[in-house]
Amino acid sequence: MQPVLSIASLSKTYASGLTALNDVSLDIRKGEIFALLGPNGAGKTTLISIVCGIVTPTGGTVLVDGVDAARDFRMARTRIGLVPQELHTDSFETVWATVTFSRGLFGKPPSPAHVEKVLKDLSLWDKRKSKIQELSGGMKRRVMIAKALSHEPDILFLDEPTAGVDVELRRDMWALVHRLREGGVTIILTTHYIEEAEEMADRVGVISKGELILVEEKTALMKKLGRKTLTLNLADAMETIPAELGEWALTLKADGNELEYEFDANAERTGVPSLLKRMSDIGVGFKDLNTRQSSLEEIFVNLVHKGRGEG
Ligand SMILES: Nc1ncnc2c1ncn2[C@@H]1O[C@H](COP(=O)(O)OP(=O)(O)OP(=O)(O)O)[C@@H](O)[C@H]1O
Repeated sequence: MQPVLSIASLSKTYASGLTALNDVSLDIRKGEIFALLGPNGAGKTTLISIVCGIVTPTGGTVLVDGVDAARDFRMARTRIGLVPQELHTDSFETVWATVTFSRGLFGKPPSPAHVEKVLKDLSLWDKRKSKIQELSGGMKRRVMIAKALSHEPDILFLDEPTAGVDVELRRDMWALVHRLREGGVTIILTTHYIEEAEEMADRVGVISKGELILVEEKTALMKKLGRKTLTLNLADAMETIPAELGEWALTLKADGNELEYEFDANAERTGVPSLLKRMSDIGVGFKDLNTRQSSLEEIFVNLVHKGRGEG
């Protein structure tokens, strides 16, 4: 199937001489949730801005459903909804007027039915007559999404959708993104929060210093690069790790009641059996044990570190 968005060899060097993007190529599949993960200044916003026609690339092409976005900017832009990082809100307007106006900006004929649907999907229907300034931060954020969806785009960009949002709102936002996808929208989001990518994305791209250093299915990424952590609940708390266990990279947790060991689950020798044997030999008992997959966060930190070279 033709990708809904095809980015090829995209580069951007700003007038300052700073290269924010370097030869980035990426195909986005229809209907997927793609998370673009990267630290501050990695180039995420630059990438989105180019695709949305806000920033002109130095090189490369963007195809929206096979159509060159540079050659046919209007058409490409109509297919895309953008929810920017900052909340720009027209505070004296009502929710209904704001969303209706956004649709008009894209040259779409008025459609109260569509605006109604969007507001209902975003749980804003009851607030349609409220002025934006009367809304809570979370509601304002949803209005931004409603605006971006007002012209019925197929692709929705969410630039850090949950930056500065509390945990509960963040979960609401995740549920909302899933609902939007079920409605057929392809979603590309940028985030610093690994937890967010872990929770939402089908695929993850990692961008560091303007380069896309990795694109993977999330589950494969977590499995492939995933390290595991073994936690042993000790029979007796210990103050320090005995010297006899010095060859394993262990950490003492929970006031000396837990011993943690991180290992490579794919390695031929994980070190787990030998550790357990040594513990038994020296009389360190445990009541329980469990292993868990290392989080995407741990993997990500590792990757960005490698992507930056030896330093
Ligand atoms: N208009 C501009 N002129 C010059 N440099 C810019 C401009 N916009 C961005 N940059 C630089 O380009 C690099 C990438 O910025 P960008 O905003 O794309 O990163 P980001 O990954 O979105 O970061 P953040 O997570 O902080 O939003 C940064 O070093 C930034 O300072």
